[in-house]
Amino acid sequence: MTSDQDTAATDPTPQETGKLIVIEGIDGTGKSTQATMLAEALRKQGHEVVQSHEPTDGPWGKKLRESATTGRLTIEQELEYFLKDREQHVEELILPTVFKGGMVILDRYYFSSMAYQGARGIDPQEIRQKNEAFAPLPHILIILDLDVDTALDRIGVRDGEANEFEKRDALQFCRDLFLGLADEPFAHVIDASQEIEAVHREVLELCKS
Ligand SMILES: Nc1ncnc2c1ncn2[C@@H]1O[C@H](COP(=O)(O)OP(=O)(O)O)[C@@H](O)[C@H]1O
Ligand SMILES: Cc1cn([C@H]2C[C@H](O)[C@@H](COP(=O)(O)OP(=O)(O)O)O2)c(=O)[nH]c1=O
Repeated sequence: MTSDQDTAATDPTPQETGKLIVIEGIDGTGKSTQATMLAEALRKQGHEVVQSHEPTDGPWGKKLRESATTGRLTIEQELEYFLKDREQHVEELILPTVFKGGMVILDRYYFSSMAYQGARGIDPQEIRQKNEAFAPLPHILIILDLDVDTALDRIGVRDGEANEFEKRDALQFCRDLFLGLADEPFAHVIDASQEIEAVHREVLELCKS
């Protein structure tokens, strides 16, 4: 084999890669709403789009959702379950879709672990390192920003009704953590207090190829 053929054999033809788009923000900022609207708009542009969320509907995600009402796990267990849920998500859905040129839109990703498990006392940078050992950086991170009171009003939560994940002071920590990511080259902060359509226009402007 000549060196060129050797090179060709070891250097695969550059794949047409897709995009990993992540939407983050505290509960009630409009992540699910915007993810669905973005998926529809990108499909109309002819893209193959996979919309997903974390915690997933897989076995680890199920255990986590159950714990939100049946009684919170220890912080160590909770982080471990989110990591296992995400490992499965990355391996089975995220990487395969992006590698074949698809667009993945995630409603939450490991930045939520930094925020919510960070709010329970684990160092967010330690959480980030554990995740980035296997989870790819997003091409685009959209941070929907909204004050905690407005966010809780939207999800119809009044004092005392918040589930384990939605305690007010923890949400303030989460909001601040998300805003602390604003300087990442892939991050964009959007004012989520705007009308739904106005937020969608900003989101789509960032994501359309
Ligand atoms: N820009 C907005 N203005 C007012 N209400 C909104 C806006 N975006 C979403 N909502 C409403 O707020 C609630 C939470 O929206 P959702 O997309 O489920 O948020 P999240 O997924 O971030 O928790 C829903 O009732 C939704 O219709
Ligand atoms: C992805 C993720 C979510 N969470 C929390 C944030 C939410 O309050 C909770 C459930 O996620 P959420 O997006 O609210 O799911 P659903 O819309 O079905 O209620 O999980 C973490 O604590 N760590 C994480 O890594």
